[in-house]
Amino acid sequence: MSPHPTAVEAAGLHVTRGRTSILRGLDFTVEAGRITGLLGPSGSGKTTLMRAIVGVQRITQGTLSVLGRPAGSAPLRHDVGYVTQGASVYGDLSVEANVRYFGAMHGATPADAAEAIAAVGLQAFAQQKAADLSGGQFSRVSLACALVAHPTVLVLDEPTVGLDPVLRAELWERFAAMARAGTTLLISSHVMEEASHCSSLLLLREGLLLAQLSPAELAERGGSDDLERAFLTIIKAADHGQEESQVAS
Ligand SMILES: Nc1ncnc2c1ncn2[C@@H]1O[C@H](COP(=O)(O)OP(=O)(O)OP(=O)(O)O)[C@@H](O)[C@H]1O
Repeated sequence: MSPHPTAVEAAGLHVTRGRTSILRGLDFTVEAGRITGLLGPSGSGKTTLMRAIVGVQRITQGTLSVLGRPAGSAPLRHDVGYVTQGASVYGDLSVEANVRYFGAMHGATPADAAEAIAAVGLQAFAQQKAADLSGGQFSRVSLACALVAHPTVLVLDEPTVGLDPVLRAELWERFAAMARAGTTLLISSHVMEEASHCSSLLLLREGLLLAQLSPAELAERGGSDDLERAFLTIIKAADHGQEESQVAS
C-alpha cells in the first residue's frame, strides 16, 4: 500500500495572476497511485493548477499540499515531475544526452536513462539530435526527461497532443502501469475519450471545480456514454445555473 493515500490536497485554493482571479476556491484530493484527469475548457485554469501543484505558481489563499508537504517545498523537488506543453528539451543535444542530463540532476544512472527512452519508444532515436525529431517524438523526449527521475507524483500537461492514436494508446498503457507501480499521475487533456483511462476526473470551469467524479459517474451525470457529450451537458447545465443565479440576484 502507498504510504500516502492522498497525494495532493487542496483546500480553499485561490490563485491570482496579475489582477485576475484564476483559481477561485478549489477543494479536492488526488489519490495516490491513481491517474487523475484534469479537464476543462481552454482558459479554465488547468495549467495554473498544475503549476501550483509543482510549486512554480504562488498561491494567493488557501492550502495546497503534496505528499503531506506544502506544494513547492524543497523536499518535494525529487518527488514531483512536471512535463509542460512547451518542452524544455535542448534541441542541439541528442535524445540520450538530454535524458541523461535531466537524470543526473536526480541521481539517475545511464541505465535509468535508457529505460526512460525505451518507455517512450525512442530507442531507435537515442543518438539523434532532438532538433531533428518530429513534433511528437520531440514531446516524448520531454516525457522521458520526467520519467528518468522516477517521480512519485507526475504532472503532465496534455502529454498526448500531436501523437498518433497508436502512440497515444501506448502512452496510456505506460501511465496505467506506472500507476499500478504506485506513481500518482495528474494529466490534463482536451481529448475527452482519454478521460476513460483515468480513475478520477477534476472538471474545471472558469477557475471553479465543477465536479470531481469517475468516468462512469461523468457518463451518468451527463446522460451519455460519449464522455465529450456528457461533459458538454454538464458544462451547459452549469452555465445555465449561473445565468439563473445572475437573474435571481
Ligand atoms: N501570467 C498571466 N497573467 C494573467 N493571466 C494569466 C496569466 N497566465 C494565464 N492567465 C490567464 O489565466 C486563465 C487560465 O489559464 P490556464 O493557462 O491556466 O488555462 P488552461 O485551462 O490551462 O487553458 P488551455 O487549455 O488553453 O491551456 C486564462 O484566462 C489565462 O488568460
